[in-house]
Amino acid sequence: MKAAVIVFPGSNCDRDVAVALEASMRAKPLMVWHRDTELPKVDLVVVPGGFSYGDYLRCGAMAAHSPIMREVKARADAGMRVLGICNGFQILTESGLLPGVLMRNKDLKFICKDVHLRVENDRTDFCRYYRSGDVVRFPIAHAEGNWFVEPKAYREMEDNGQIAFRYATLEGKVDPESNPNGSLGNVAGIYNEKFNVLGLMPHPERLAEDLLGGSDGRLMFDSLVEALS
Ligand SMILES: NC(=O)CC[C@H](N)C(=O)O
Repeated sequence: MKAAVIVFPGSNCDRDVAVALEASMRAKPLMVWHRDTELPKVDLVVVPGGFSYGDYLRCGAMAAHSPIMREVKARADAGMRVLGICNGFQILTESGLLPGVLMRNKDLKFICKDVHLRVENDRTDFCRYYRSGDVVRFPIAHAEGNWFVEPKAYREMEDNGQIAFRYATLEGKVDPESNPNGSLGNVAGIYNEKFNVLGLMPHPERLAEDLLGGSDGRLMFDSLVEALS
């Protein structure tokens, strides 16, 4: 598998995700600057977390107009896999690659903590090493993770299996107390209709090896390597 990580001014998880990818791929991903207009031939693009353009206007709104995003969109439309983590998820919704919007957290505070997520669909290239219903622990660190989409679109997404992860208890119960940011249906991550684009607020790369305190995130990168090699 060949992978690229897009770097925007203000990205701060680009290196972390590159380390996690390298551990699974046994090769370094390419680091691609946001001003580049050509994307090398890769199987996966990661749009990493951080504070692109200082979160001015809205998180991800300015990065969505970076030159490289035109290429990312064109290649995603042709089936390339795209993974957007946190600010990356925000950039993908702002780019129209994923449905819905990410608004300010319900309590208007930046939240940084570990959360439990229930895996909702394991039949994808991103999650084949998880099982639907598994509960995993990933960290979150965001101010705008409150995902929303119109009710009709939400019902269609649920029917299609486009919900990837929901905030849940350790036992896998999806209840309001487990929801850190007010997102519709406790949604923490979603797929596009073709399942080649995943965006999620939690950070798999931050718990991707035991030295970091947990390795639940590693299976996402291993899944991708298995699917795309
Ligand atoms: N860790 C991140 O990527 C943070 C995303 C964005 N800056 C927010 O606060 O919501």
